[in-house]
Amino acid sequence: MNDRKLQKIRRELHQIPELGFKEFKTQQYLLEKIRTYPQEHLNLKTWETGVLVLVKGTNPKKTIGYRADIDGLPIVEQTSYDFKSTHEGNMHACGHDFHMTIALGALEKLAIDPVQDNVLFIFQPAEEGPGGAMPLLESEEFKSCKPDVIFALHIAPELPVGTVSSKAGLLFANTSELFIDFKGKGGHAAYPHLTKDMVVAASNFVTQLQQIVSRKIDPLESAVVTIGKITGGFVQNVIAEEARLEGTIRTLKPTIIDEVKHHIEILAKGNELSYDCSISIDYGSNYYQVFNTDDYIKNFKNVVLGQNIIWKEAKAAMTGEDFGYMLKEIPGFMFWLGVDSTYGLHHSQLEPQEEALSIGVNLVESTIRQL
Ligand SMILES: CC(=O)N[C@@H](CCC[C@H](N)C(=O)O)C(=O)O
Repeated sequence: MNDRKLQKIRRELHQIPELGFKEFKTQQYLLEKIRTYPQEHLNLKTWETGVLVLVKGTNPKKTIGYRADIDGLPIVEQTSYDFKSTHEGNMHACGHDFHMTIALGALEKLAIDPVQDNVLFIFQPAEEGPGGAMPLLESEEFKSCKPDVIFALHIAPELPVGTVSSKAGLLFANTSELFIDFKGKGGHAAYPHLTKDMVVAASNFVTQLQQIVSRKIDPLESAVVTIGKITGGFVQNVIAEEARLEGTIRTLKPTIIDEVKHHIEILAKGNELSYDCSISIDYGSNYYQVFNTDDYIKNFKNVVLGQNIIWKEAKAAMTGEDFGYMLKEIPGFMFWLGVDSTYGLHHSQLEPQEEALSIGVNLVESTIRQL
C-alpha cells in the first residue's frame, strides 16, 4: 500500500470516530477494506464492534498478535483539517485512526506474502473506556486463536517522525476511572444558609483531592489524580442539589492505586459530615500497567535500528492502556511511534504527521517477520 492509499484510509477513518463499543461504522469500514485484500490466507471474525483477522502461516509453530485500538474520544475537534470528524463531538484525538491504518497496511502486506507463523491482527474496541481488552481476552473468539507473543504501538506527538521509543519493563501506568456524586439540599440562591450547596462541596473536594498526592502518598512513589469534568446545577440563581466529578487515578504501582482510593474514601466521609450531604464513589474501569518483556524489547530495538529509525529509550508514562491486560497474560511489548504534533494526545488540535504511517507499516511488518 503506497503513502497516498494510507493517507486516504487514515483520513476516512478520522472522519468517523465512535466511542467505545459503538464503533459500528468503523467496524464496517475495516471489514470492507480487509475484504479487498487477498483472502486465501485470511480468517476473518468479528467480536463485539471489533475485528479479528488471522493470517494463516505457511508452516506455523506459533501465533504472533498485533493489536490496534479503534475507538475515538468525546472531544470537539478543532484541527485545521478539511477532513474533520463528521461525528460532531467525537474525535480521533488519541491517534487510533493512525493505529488502525498502520494495522491495515501491515495486514495487507502479510495477506499478500504471509510469514511462516500465524499472525493475528486485533482491531480492539473501547480502549479509551470502558475497556475492550479484558472482555476480549475472555472471549471464545480470542481464546480459539490466542497469540503466543503480542505487540502494539501508540503514536507519540512529542517525538519527531522517524523516531521510536520504548523500554523494557514498566511503560504505562495503572489506572482507575473515578466518578464522585454529591447529593444535598438545594434551594434559592439568596438563602444559602438554608441549603447544602453541592457546587461548593464538589469544588472543595477537587482541591482536597490534590492533597492526597502531595500529602498522603510517599513522595518516592508516583501518583496522579485528575478531575477532567465537573457538572452540577441547572441555572445561575438556584443552589445545586447535585454535583458530579469525573476523573482518573494513575500510579506506577498497582498497590498505590488502592492507597489513593482509601484516602479518597476517607475524604468523602469527612465531607459528608462537613457539608451534610451524601457522597458516592464509583471507580468505573481499571487498567493494568503496560509491562514490556525484556527479551522482546532487545530484539525489537535491533529491528528499529535496522530500519534506520532513531531509537529513544523511553521513560515510564502516566498514560493508561488496556493493552496492559494482554501483556499480563501474553509476553510482548508496546512502543511509541513519533508523529510530531504541536498539540498532544487528547487535545482537540492534535495533528499527527502522516509520513509516520508508512514508517509504522514497515516497522510492524518487519517486526512480525523477525519474531
Ligand atoms: C493512551 C491513552 O491515552 N489511554 C487512556 C486510557 C484511559 C483509561 C480510562 N478511561 C481512565 O481514564 O482511567 C488514558 O487516558 O491514558
